[in-house]
Amino acid sequence: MSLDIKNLSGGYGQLTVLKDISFVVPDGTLTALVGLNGSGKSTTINHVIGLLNPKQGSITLNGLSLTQQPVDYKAQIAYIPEQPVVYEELTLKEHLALTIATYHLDEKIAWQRANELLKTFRLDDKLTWFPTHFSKGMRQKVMIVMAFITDAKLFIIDEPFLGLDVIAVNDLLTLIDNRKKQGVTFLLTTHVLDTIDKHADQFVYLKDGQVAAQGAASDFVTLVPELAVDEG
Ligand SMILES: Nc1ncnc2c1ncn2[C@@H]1O[C@H](COP(=O)(O)OP(=O)(O)OP(=O)(O)O)[C@@H](O)[C@H]1O
Repeated sequence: MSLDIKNLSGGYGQLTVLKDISFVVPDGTLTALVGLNGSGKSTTINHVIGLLNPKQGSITLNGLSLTQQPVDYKAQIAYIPEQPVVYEELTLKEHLALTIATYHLDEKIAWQRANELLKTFRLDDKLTWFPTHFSKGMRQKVMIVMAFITDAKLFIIDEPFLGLDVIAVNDLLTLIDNRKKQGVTFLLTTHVLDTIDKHADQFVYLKDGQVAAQGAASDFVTLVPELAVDEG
């Protein structure tokens, strides 16, 4: 599904953070949203998931308008936030059951998928655990498992690699690459430039709430030399 952001201006209350941003995330591709701290990446994502209302402009997913068809639009999206959002009173198993119910997933298929994902992220013996017993990385993994048991057509992932160990980062990148091959679309924010090089199809570079550059991932270093510092 292709995500189309047109002339979006928005922010928080009276504060306008995003100024007239436009970009398209084409069907079955991965777009990396990059920019320095405070450039507006999370604010863009907050708009795309419908947490903030645009002051101007439109957001559509394969023609479905976020403002006019919010339920149908949101049903296509899985979102992995930068800060894991978990319910302290629910076990891991109950978190997964909640996702299965919310997305109206086929129980058998979803639990099969969940069991594979739980094994991958070494959470399969923790189904009865409550989030208070989880480390930050484990909470992040719970968010990943919840997202990847859905059949969402668009995945929005905010800073996916923060707090994950190297094995989990690799496992997540493999999951992303596999879903992308099945035609799933990804928008993710990242400070890890290696991800753009190896996994993105295109990039959008935000600067002070505006799109300063966008293009093919292979042109990133040429188009955004100021960010393309050697990561060593
Ligand atoms: N809840 C909020 N209320 C008011 N202003 C906010 C809020 N969240 C972010 N901002 C402001 O919006 C601007 C963009 O912030 P945003 O979080 O979108 O940046 P970012 O590119 O995601 O940064 P980072 O790389 O640090 O995560 C900043 O000036 C920030 O102070």
